[in-house]
Amino acid sequence: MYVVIEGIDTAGKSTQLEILAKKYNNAVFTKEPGGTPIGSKLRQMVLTGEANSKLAEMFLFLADRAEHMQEIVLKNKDKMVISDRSMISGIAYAQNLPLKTVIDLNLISTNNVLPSHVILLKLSKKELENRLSQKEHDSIEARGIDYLIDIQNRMEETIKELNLNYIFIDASLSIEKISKDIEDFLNE
Ligand SMILES: Nc1ncnc2c1ncn2[C@@H]1O[C@H](COP(=O)(O)OP(=O)(O)OP(=O)(O)O)[C@@H](O)[C@H]1O
Ligand SMILES: Cc1cn([C@H]2C[C@H](O)[C@@H](COP(=O)(O)O)O2)c(=O)[nH]c1=O
Repeated sequence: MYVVIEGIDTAGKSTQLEILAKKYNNAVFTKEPGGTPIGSKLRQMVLTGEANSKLAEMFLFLADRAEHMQEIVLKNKDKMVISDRSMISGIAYAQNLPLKTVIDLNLISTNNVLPSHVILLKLSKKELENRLSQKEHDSIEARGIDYLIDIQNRMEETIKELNLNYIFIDASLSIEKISKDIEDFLNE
């Protein structure tokens, strides 16, 4: 089982992953970007805004994804792998290229492997504003509310376009209710 938890910045992914880690103690917990040693270096480069070119930034994420797929997802294919973000973020955040082109590039980076379960936590604009106002912003969060809402729409479009097995959850529900909905989805 290859489970991914998706959502724009502050949607509540880490909060739910912490709960999942207590329930599924045999699962492998990982993340993109930064789930491998090379990935940690790539994460640092992208989030501090080292790349001036949007294309260069996207290729750094794709390099991270290729390494992550080979070293974490495929090496643990007999286990439950639960990842904070995935190719869905990769496709949605690479807004400057047509969806179809970015899907093809991402499929190359994952060797055509798709997640078996996708959980998308969806924020309203108001709740996103509220949550972002309470934290310091990295170079991507600094692009603003409208940018992130566009990305969230692109995440939905990507999940549907790829015909994935998914659940969309209102991220402003209580932490407990979200966690119950996730557990029910994983047990279906
Ligand atoms: N269901 C919820 N209701 C209210 N607040 C929440 C909920 N879930 C998470 N939060 C709060 O929202 C903030 C962001 O949560 P979290 O760090 O889990 O998001 P994230 O998706 O992992 O963010 P990022 O992608 O930026 O790392 C935290 O302050 C967290 O306590
Ligand atoms: C995988 C991936 C991520 N991003 C963006 C999304 C976030 O702004 C950061 C990652 O930070 P987090 O603390 O892990 O949420 O990177 C992206 O632009 N493209 C991608 O492929």
